[in-house]
Amino acid sequence: MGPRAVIVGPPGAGKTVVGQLLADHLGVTFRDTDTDVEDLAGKAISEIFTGEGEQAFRELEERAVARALADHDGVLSLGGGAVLSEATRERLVEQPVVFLSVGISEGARRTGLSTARPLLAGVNPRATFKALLNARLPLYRQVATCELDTDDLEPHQVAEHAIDGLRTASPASE
Ligand SMILES: Nc1ncnc2c1ncn2[C@@H]1O[C@H](COP(=O)(O)OP(=O)(O)OP(=O)(O)O)[C@@H](O)[C@H]1O
Ligand SMILES: O=C(O)C1=C[C@@H](O)[C@@H](O)[C@H](O)C1
Ligand SMILES: [Mg+2]
Repeated sequence: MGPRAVIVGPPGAGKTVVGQLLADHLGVTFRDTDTDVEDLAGKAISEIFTGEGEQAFRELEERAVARALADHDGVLSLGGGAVLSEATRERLVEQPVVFLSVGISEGARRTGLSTARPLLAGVNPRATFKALLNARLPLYRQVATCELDTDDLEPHQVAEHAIDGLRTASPASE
């Protein structure tokens, strides 16, 4: 049996916060592959990016996602860029996948105060965020069975909508 729900979306969409709330609602455990990667590597994601680079991080992430999809039966949040891996996208076929979307302004606001996101640590985080959203939107949509715009919702409201979305979800496209 796979996860009850898999959550994808860009940084700041609320995958971690909403994933935990959704797990509480459903009475299941929560797991976040970003934490799994840090446990595997024995260091913070920002240190992996700085020390070994993004490609090394993506390889660790792909393994962590495969493992979590195989043995976690609660709510599973993936790292924001996990869908960049074709192997991961294939593993998500027939899984209940919730895509949490966030607009550029709100996403930049939510992530703006944190230095823990290496991909957004450059000189113009807003432009980086915009490019990231444009590049990844089709990939999030490819794997999602349900999409929720989180811009005007509090995290607990997003979790409630996710429960409805999971109930009425349509299968992801190939
Ligand atoms: N719907 C929301 N409304 C207001 N604030 C939110 C909402 N969702 C998340 N946040 C806030 O935005 C920040 C980022 O949320 P969170 O860490 O859950 O994002 P994430 O999708 O897991 O990001 P990452 O990909 O970097 O792990 C947190 O401070 C969180 O409290
Ligand atoms: O969007 C991304 O590529 C990332 C999001 C985070 O969840 C982490 O997985 C990491 O910071 C990379
Ligand atoms: Mg997170």
